[in-house]
Amino acid sequence: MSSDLRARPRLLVSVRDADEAVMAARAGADLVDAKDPVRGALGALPVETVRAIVASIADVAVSSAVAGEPQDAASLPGSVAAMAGTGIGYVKVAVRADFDDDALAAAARAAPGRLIAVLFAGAPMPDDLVGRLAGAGFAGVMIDTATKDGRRLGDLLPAPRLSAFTADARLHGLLSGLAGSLTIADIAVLAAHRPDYLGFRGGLCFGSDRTRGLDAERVALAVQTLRGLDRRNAA
Ligand SMILES: O=C[C@H](O)COP(=O)(O)O
Repeated sequence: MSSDLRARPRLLVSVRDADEAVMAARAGADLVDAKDPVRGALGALPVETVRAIVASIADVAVSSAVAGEPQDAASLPGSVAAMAGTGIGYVKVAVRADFDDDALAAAARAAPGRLIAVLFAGAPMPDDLVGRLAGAGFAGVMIDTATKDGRRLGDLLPAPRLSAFTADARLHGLLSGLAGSLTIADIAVLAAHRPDYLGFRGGLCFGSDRTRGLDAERVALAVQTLRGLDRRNAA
């Protein structure tokens, strides 16, 4: 999976169990992301559930699992290692700007070449943070919203900030992702910022409620919408 300058964004779909994982992969999700939606923005699932998800989609889709929101740098590597040990593809973990470089590097060593930092829109994001993540050995960086209160990513960060973020990730050789209460209507707008991934949960669930089940029809529509960008780009 590499960052292709011409490629459209890929679809990341967050799932809570193996059944949803199979459904999302069959519907065409590019990356199946294991996450507990009732435990906040970046709630970790039990490792047994993540192992079941890995087994259910082996060789069918790229996978990731969230390792939670460690509040202190000392607990960062342990949280990452627990998820890395499940056999999942990528590990996503919330990173705060005040975590020091040693802690970031220790976390990256716990999931070599597989660690994605999640930054929250609205939290401090110093200009050197993406470069520090690259230097520490992270594989990618995403922005998500911390509070799932109906505000979408674009309500919290203006378009130039999103473009600057994905450009910075490309410059440093990191995969990039944008997420945060996105709807299918956000796809074309956010694709213009050239992220590698657009991440969804709530917008693809019944009633747009991230704690309810994933709606296969909505996942298929998101897949179709993203694939439609290929046709538009080719025209
Ligand atoms: O990583 C993507 C997230 O699961 C997005 O969740 P959300 O669409 O409910 O904000």
